[in-house]
Amino acid sequence: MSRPDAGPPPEPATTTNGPGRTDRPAAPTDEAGTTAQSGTPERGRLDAERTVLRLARPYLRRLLGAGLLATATELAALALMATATWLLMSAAGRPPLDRLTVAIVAVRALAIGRGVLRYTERLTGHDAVLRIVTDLRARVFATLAARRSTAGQRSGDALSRLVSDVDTVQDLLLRVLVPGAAAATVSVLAVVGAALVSPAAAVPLAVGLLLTGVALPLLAAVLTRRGAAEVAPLRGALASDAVDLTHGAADLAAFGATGAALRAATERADRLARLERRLAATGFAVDALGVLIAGVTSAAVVVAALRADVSGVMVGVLAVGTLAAAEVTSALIGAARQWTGLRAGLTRVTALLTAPTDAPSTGDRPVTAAAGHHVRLDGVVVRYREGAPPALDGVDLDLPAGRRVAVVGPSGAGKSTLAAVLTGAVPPDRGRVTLDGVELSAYRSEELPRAIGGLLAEAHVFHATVRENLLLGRGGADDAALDAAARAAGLLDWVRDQPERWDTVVGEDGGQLSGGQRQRLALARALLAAPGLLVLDEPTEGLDPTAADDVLASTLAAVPADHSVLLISHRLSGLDGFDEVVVLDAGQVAQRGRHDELVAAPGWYCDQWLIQVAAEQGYLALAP
Ligand SMILES: Nc1ncnc2c1ncn2[C@@H]1O[C@H](COP(=O)(O)OP(=O)(O)OP(=O)(O)O)[C@@H](O)[C@H]1O
Repeated sequence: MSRPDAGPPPEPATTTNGPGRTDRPAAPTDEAGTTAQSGTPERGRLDAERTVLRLARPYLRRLLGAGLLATATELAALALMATATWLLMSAAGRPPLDRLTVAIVAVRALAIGRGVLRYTERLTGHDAVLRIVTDLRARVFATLAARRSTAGQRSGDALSRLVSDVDTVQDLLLRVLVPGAAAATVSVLAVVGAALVSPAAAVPLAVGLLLTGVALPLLAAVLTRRGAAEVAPLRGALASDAVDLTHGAADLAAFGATGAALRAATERADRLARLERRLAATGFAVDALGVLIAGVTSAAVVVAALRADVSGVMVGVLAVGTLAAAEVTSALIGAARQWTGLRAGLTRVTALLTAPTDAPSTGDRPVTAAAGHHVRLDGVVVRYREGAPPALDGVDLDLPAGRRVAVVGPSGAGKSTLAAVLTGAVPPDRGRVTLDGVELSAYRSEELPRAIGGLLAEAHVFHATVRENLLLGRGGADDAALDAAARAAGLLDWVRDQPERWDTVVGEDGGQLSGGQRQRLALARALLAAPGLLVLDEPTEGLDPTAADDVLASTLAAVPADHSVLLISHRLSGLDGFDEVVVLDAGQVAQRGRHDELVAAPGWYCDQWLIQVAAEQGYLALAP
């Protein structure tokens, strides 16, 4: 792809969308994103953290290093405050300078050391976490790719798992676990340090640090969780509003519904803003409580130290040290908030990695280069949802090399599902799909499109040139091959009329093409791929009857004799040359035979044929 804004088409030679887009494998999630699989929300959350730590195990030493550096940074900050206080208060008594030299040097060393430590901690932490995240992203990608059926159905969802959900792991490690562990260690050391000066002063300090480091973070987590439960659905609804208002702007305007849709979206946005303001206010209140507790703790420490006859200078050190330690633990309030906010993404990404995969094709058997393949379906049953009627119900089909079969039937009969089963995009719930006698799942999934592929429902056209879109079918095809495929699909004349010919950019989702041209482009791409079994799901959709007949005839003529074809069609003309026509109804084979036999027999095919002939004769009579 030469143009920077052109999205690079993916590798496989065929598109795998359409009914392959099932939502079967996804576990139901609640608002917080907790999977039903995980049991209770609490267990699900801890499961997620455990999974993250398991994934981080190879990088544990680096993470530990980052944790130690973070602890050292916080300790340096605390020691700096304490030493500086000691220095100032001691200097007030005008002692000989040599008594202060060590403290002066220590203050300088701690000030510089704190900065250096912070920098090294950030470097080490990010290095460890970015390695973990890279690893994780590759795993999530591999899992999503293995589940072709899910990936197709929820592309936005898949993208969000790959990008933002994986980022939650980064945030959990960098912004929650590492600083949390450092704050906890520093708190314990601060209490131990205070106890060495005055055990009595260490008691209020421990209580204050427990309040700021445990109680307040818990309170912040509960409040954030409650808020998130209200905010998350509203944000989701607003995102949908934004998509509907932009993508559906023309339709809303056409039906005079723009005002109502805008009002509904504005009302939701206002509610969200009110909720977020309330959340921010409670957040500030918790933070303010933290500051108040730090002040009260410091005062209590001073009183306890004075009662224990601690020297004035050390009382000052304890007071300022308490404030510094409380500031460190108060950081846990933010970490707790962040942790709560990350929960949904964490649970989603770990559920994805731990749930059993329904990968339809996971084998390592290579697909042979031979052109002719024998594909069979035996008693195939597909059910998209538990309790719903099956989309395919015991379908048998025999497709030896060179055989041409057409599948017809009313809308919703299961035709596209059949195509998806053949290409391996949807695995059957029962029955077998075999390629040369071996189950499809035994083959390398990336090689399957060589044997079975084609034009599936709603084929995607990339924002790229005509050539680039076609080369997705067969990388490295020369202009002669492009010519032949485009001619068979009826696209060649249009390409030749364009000033930039093969280098014409077709726009996002083929937006600069007509519906018919888009379909022809997708068909030419499927022809160029030339799989052993060419599956064509409504290849002439969007074309007028005459053009549809011409394109179908030239397409079939372009398919080598030893390649088989499975054509899915609403139109019945042009099927007389097929070896078999299968009529599907409610997922079952209602009729099968050659076109002539089916036209002569009472049933859906005969009725439909008569209706279409009458309709098209009328169209042809009216056509100029
Ligand atoms: N991804 C999916 N999730 C859930 N149900 C689905 C999915 N795809 C198809 N179905 C259901 O399966 C049944 C068969 O659908 P399919 O798309 O295979 O029919 P079709 O014969 O190709 O229809 P059409 O001619 O209208 O394209 C329908 O009842 C449909 O609602």
